[in-house]
Amino acid sequence: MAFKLACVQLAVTATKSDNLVRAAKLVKQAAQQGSKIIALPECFNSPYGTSYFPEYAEQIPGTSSNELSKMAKENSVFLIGGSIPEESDGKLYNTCCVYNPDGNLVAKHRKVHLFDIDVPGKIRFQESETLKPGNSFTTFDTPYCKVGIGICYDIRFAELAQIYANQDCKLLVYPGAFNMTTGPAHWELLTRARAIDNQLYVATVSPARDESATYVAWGHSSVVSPWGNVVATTDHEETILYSDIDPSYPDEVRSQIPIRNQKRQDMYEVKCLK
Ligand SMILES: O=C(O)CCC(=O)C(=O)O
Repeated sequence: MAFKLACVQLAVTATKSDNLVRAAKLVKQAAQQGSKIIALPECFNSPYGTSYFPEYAEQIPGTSSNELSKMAKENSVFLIGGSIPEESDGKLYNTCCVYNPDGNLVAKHRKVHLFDIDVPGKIRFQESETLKPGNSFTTFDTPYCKVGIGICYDIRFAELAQIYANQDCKLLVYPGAFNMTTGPAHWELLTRARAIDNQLYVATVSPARDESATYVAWGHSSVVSPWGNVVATTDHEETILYSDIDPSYPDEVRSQIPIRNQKRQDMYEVKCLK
């Protein structure tokens, strides 16, 4: 069954309550346009940065996750709640909560691959200064198709997407906040690469760009088809990106170019160890 996906490229500020109000407003707008699955960006309730995580972190359930549950229920949609800094047992995680149209939590993804990079003269970021990684893969079922979740840096790890494809996901959603160095270089390429590798839809959902923030997001939320075409994209302002998703299209592409059957499983395999 085809459905409309909405990626909300939210303008995230330092005021958590404003972020929650704006998110609720845009989720409602997306639902009124007929969207059935709506996704928010990484760190939608907090500025992105290791110094902010301890200050903005919440338990789940907590204020922000309760708001997400309410947004899903009030609008009767699946809501992929971007991510929030989560506090649990004294540790912090970068966590995506997914709610069904009844407002129930159906998936929780803690970012598996932490964003620790050092590109001299450009960007050094060490998420592991304050966060711990999650240790599980995350998918959820909808009446439309199964969906796999990764957060930002997770998109660089091809095996994660392959595992989701093997688990029969037809759509992968990555809330993410690339930056002004890696964004122009890699964001679209990675999105298209994961889509072509696995012959499924891939959506990325960024915050809008705030030039005054300590971490300036690239924006450019996008949806790529199983053929590798960018079927929806945008620049860096706050907006809602809509895309019609046909869950039968991945199988069409897979029958045309049957790499999944042609894989030399006798020589190698990708498997979950946990
Ligand atoms: O992989 C990148 O270049 C950016 C990743 C990132 O910003 C993140 O994981 O939050």
